[in-house]
Amino acid sequence: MNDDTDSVNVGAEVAPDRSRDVDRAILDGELVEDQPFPSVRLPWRLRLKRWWQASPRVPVSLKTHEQATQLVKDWITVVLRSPWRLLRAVGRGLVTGFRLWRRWVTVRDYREAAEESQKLADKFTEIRELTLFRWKVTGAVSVAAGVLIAVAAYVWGEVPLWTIGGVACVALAVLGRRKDGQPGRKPSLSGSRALTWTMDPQILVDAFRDAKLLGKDESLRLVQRASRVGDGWSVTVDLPATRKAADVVKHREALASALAVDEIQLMVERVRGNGGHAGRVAMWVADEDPYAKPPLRTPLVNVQHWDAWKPVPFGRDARDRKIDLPLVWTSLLVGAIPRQGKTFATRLAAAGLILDPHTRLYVADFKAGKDWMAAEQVAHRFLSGDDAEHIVALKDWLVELVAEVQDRYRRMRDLDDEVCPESKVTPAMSRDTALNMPITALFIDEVQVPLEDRTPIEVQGKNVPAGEYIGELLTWLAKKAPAAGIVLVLATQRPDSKTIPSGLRAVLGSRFALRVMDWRDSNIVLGEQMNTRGHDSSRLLPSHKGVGILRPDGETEAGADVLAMTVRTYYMPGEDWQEICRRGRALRQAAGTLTGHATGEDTAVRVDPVAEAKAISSEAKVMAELPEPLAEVLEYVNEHAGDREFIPTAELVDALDVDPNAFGRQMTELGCSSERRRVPAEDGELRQVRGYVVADLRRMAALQRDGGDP
Ligand SMILES: Nc1ncnc2c1ncn2[C@@H]1O[C@H](COP(=O)(O)OP(=O)(O)OP(=O)(O)O)[C@@H](O)[C@H]1O
Repeated sequence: MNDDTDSVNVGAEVAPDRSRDVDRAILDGELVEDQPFPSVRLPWRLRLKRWWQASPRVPVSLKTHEQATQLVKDWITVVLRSPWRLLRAVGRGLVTGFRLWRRWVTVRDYREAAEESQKLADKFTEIRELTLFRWKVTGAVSVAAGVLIAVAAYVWGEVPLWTIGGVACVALAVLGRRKDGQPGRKPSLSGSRALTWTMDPQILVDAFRDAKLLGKDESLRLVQRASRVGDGWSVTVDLPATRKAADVVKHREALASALAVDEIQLMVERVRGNGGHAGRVAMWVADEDPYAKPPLRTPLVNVQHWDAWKPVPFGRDARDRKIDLPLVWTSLLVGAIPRQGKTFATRLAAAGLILDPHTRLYVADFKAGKDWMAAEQVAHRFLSGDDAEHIVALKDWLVELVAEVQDRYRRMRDLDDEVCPESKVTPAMSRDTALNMPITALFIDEVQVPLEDRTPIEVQGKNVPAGEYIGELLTWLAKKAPAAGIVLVLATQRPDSKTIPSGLRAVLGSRFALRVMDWRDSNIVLGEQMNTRGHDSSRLLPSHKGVGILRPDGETEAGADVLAMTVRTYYMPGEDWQEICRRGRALRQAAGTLTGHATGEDTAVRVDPVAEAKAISSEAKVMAELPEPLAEVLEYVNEHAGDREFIPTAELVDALDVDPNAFGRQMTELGCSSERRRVPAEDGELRQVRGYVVADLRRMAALQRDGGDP
């Protein structure tokens, strides 16, 4: 075969030659090896570029333009700072040299040894003589050196003076250099430590050591030098082999203290996926409080139409990255103490859905203020108030929605695979008016009001508190409805475990916690143990209105691997909100999708008793019949116990946020007694703790349900 086929340049003028060569080869009757892909020799520049990017020998800082620019800048800084650094090193060298000489001239080591062996008095004369002798040596050397220098200066002029001065400076600078791991004596008033690490990576290493994230002999490896990103500095480091990036994230505050910045200015993330590993940390330090800037308006004011299937613009993180919130196929819980921006955040989520005319909206405002009034013109169902009639109305909506979800699943079963490939609403299905399965969003502001309501209502011949029943319906919906295209968005001022049942919290996919009172409340919104993973919204400042921690259910701009992030929500004042609602109404009118309350029709839901009876799943019914705290315990066990046989009492008390003594007493009254067992603790050691055997809890629950005495 012709040699040319081995290496062919990619190019229009070369290709025809090659085909002719191959044809000739076949006509000659030679054996042609079938090559699936001809080997194409790339231009040398491209090959060099690929090698450069892939080679582990080329430093990362020379691989990208930004990093290389940063490297040049760093070197210029080093050169400019070098006279000052030399001066300081010489100064340190002088002090160190002087101390060494004093130690020698006063015969300090001999004196200390004599002191230790309590023979100072015996050796005193000897030491004194030695001291005198050393003083004499010092004097003689000084005089000799002075004379030598003077003679040399007399004979050769200034040159020897400069040479001796230079050599002495270098010697002193070497003596006074900062050694790795020994940053030297730090003056107690050295000014701000903030950002000096960007110049000198040793300071970063010291900060990690001060924060107890590195041992004395350990060091960091710089993966990416400090470079400017947005209004701050970014750096990526590798920890030593035994250290975990997750621990750095957890101890962010200690690191912020060591770097002398507010923890709100420090972002620490694990670098995951292909470019990262469990010990790689990306840090970003803002120059100033990134949330103290003027609020940003939501970009939704500038759009005429939004697709509900696209994540809704929600806010920006500290690095000014856009954070969008996916809403379809999930649900959202927003929690905060009053006046932190809860309603504003919830309205942001609503705005995206309002601007999609194929979305149906249920809005229940138990704050009974003006905040949601503009949504009346687009909502299919709307209520504003906190009286018993409003709570009953909400219950009826929920029953209606449960029936709707059941109906949607039934209809989806009958649809062919092309229209509905799995039991989930698709974008095309949600927009098909004939199918009547639009994305339906239920917004409840101040959801604690209906959930705490104790008014008895009759459900299947039994009187149950309205709040409990609403809680069960919401739990059912949060579990089953997202796939059927129903989105729940709940906002609460009281994110405690008594108000929002743990079963409901567990099934709400996305969480957004603005400032709360303490870490327990933050964990209730964001999920268990989130404070130990570095996410605690009680640490946010009161002045940070609209800033919260988002734990999204799905991918955001910050990456799919990011568990939670601090977000500053966009600001959408009343006039923007009203404008968006007006636009939403116009869009619906044009699309012919304006329904229910927005068209002025009487929307009091007439609940079909049969639908209501079917509405609650058997699980919810079972839970309702169990007395507290057993119902909550069982719910927790079902969700978190996994295959464990034993649950420590401390874990239950913590998760349910109950008083340990009262809890133990109530459980005993219900026939559940705790016992001691040895279980592995966090450090892997076995510890004896009190707790409950999961099988016993289940048996007791079954007995309670059957009405049997324990
Ligand atoms: N993203 C934001 N940027 C700046 N300020 C904001 C932002 N979000 C909300 N605020 C400010 O915070 C104030 C309180 O917001 P909001 O009414 O949403 O609080 P809330 O938590 O719902 O209060 P309450 O619990 O009393 O209903 C608003 O008046 C607004 O000025």
